[in-house]
Amino acid sequence: MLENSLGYPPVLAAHGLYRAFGSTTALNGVDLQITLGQSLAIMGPSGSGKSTLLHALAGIELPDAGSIMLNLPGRAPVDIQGLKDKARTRLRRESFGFVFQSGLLIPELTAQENVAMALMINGVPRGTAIERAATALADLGLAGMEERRIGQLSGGQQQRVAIARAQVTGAMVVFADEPTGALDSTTGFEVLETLLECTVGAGKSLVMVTHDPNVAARCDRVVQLQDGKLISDSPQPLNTMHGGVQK
Ligand SMILES: Nc1ncnc2c1ncn2[C@@H]1O[C@H](COP(=O)(O)OP(=O)(O)OP(=O)(O)O)[C@@H](O)[C@H]1O
Repeated sequence: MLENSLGYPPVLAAHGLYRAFGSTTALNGVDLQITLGQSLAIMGPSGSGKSTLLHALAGIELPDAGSIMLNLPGRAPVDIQGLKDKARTRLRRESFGFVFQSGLLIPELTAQENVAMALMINGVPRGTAIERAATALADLGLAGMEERRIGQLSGGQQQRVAIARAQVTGAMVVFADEPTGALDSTTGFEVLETLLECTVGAGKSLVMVTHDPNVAARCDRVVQLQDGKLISDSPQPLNTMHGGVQK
């Protein structure tokens, strides 16, 4: 396993990912390594395989071929591809957070219950989970909105709830798919800053699919996909410290 300059193996290391849907090749031999504490933007034209790659890295949908190793500090390396469904689901709940464009919050539940749910499915008792959820929401500027249902929140507030849910479990890798795609540019920028602060700002990794070059420009590194292949991989040196590049 390759190591970074600090001697740590990459938190995620994907090798030779291949995924086809019928005659469509969505991933065609992707190798990608992600460092802990790094923000990575995945870009590329529509249909180039971005979501398929994100889902494979997160263990949501397995590739047809290739391997994905997860190396969390203090834990034994895990071959995600080799896990049975139940173990993979558990790994996702415990080790990964998700902030998607829409849809992952449960509309029937309040903001607080949505965040607490992430803890409760990991075995945290309800009372403690609700308390921790309230703190996480307050940290993201949502104090006083705990009892609102999702539909009673603005798009930006909903994304903050999603960020609170992704970070409350302490997951070290957060996956985001167009997290600001449904927001106006000002709200989107604020949500992006919050997301970066809660992830790379806390030593976690952020892996984000985006079409927006301004969003990608805020990440430490940008990879481009085309026809299921990685065609470029650009570290953004000015951005290696969180908060490096301005809008
Ligand atoms: N479940 C599926 N069944 C059939 N084809 C699929 C499925 N999922 C993805 N594809 C196809 O695989 C290719 C890659 O899809 P993917 O969603 O990964 O692209 P993308 O780069 O995320 O696109 P977009 O930017 O439009 O969201 C596309 O041609 C898509 O139609």
